[in-house]
Amino acid sequence: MTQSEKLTGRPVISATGLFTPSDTITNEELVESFNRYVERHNADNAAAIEAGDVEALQTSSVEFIEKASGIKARHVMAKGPILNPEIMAPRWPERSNEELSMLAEIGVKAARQALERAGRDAAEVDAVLCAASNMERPYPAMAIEIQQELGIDGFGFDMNVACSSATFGIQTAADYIRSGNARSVLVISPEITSGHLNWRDRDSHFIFGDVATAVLVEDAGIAPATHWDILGTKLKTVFSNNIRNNFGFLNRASPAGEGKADKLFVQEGRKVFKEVVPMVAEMIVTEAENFGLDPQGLRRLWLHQANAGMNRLIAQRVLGHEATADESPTVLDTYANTSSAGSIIAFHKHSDDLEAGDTGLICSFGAGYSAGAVFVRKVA
Ligand SMILES: CC(C)(COP(=O)(O)OP(=O)(O)OC[C@H]1O[C@@H](n2cnc3c(N)ncnc32)[C@H](O)[C@@H]1OP(=O)(O)O)[C@@H](O)C(=O)NCCC(=O)NCCSC(=O)CC(=O)O
Repeated sequence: MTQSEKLTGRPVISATGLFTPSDTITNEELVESFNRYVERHNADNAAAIEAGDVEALQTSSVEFIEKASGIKARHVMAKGPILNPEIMAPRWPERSNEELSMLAEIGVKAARQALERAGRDAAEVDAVLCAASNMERPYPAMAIEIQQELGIDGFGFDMNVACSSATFGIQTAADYIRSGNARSVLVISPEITSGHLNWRDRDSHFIFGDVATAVLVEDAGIAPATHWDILGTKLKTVFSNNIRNNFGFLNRASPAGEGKADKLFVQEGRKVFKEVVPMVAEMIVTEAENFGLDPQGLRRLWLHQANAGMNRLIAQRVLGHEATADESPTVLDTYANTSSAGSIIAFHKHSDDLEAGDTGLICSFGAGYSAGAVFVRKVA
């Protein structure tokens, strides 16, 4: 990959990679643990509840979770402590500075698979973006740690656009290709969402799961024969408090608030549903037309995986009819919401069967609000 005359300035997706933790938690297991916690809490506080000083907690239900979200199970990095009513959070030993961090470790696994599938040597990659919503530490960047582990000579940095981190990362990588600043860029989304999820919150304890994805964005001139042309990308943000996490260094400035529930994920799920569906559907239709594509002609939509009902409505508005599972595949049922990785998992698992010339859309949406659209066409 030394002949610069081969470069075209046209970005493509050469391959993707996926790391899936082996542990899973079914809704049944999750609800059983949650309800044990509720019963204990209510028993321990019976007198205070009776006196009206403490509110009784309500139990969760498998039927509600499945009906409201479409989620049936999730993969996690540490099942035991999450299901232990005394803990209800992930737990693992703190690692020394000489060991690979958790985020880098799973990011590297996904990245190696993408490189292998593209037939690309890591030494030929120019940049690493660690694009994810739940960073393990502020510095040094996980991207640089991943870069070192893979033996990449170039640059790397972390970027966080919540659920839209991966699509914002793809556009950033595509811009490096377009400008000639890089020929091959890894966009890696390690999402250990179990760390920011409040497993004791009935409204959201079922929402998230852990995973890592990688997308190799390259110049068309050096890409493998089978790849995906990036036809166009569009990013959008609109401020909203409806999905929020107040965790940060400045928590130290107001110690009374440290450790409170708002330092984990909180959302107004219904408002998110109502506001994000029209915003995203309109963005997709408008941008498809701007790129000269017929939205109804999109062969497949790889949508952010937060809620099955949201995806049903968005797909219907874009395609003009109720989408089949083939047109808008779901991975939410077994992975739950994996934040920025969701649409990439859907693409990774459900794109090999498409034909040369087929067009599709990778689309994210979530906190910020943020939304990202990546229109692609298969070349084989
Ligand atoms: C969160 C939801 C699944 C909730 O579904 P609903 O809106 O139907 O439910 P609701 O909250 O109004 O509650 C309806 C009724 O169910 C009850 N209820 C709530 N939780 C329950 C539980 N665990 N078990 C049993 N019942 C429950 C409520 O008390 C209420 O009862 P009653 O009716 O008696 O009052 C959904 O709104 C949703 O998924 N919205 C989209 C969320 C989303 O996309 N979020 C983005 C995530 S951020 C993201 O993706 C990552 C990122 O950006 O980083």
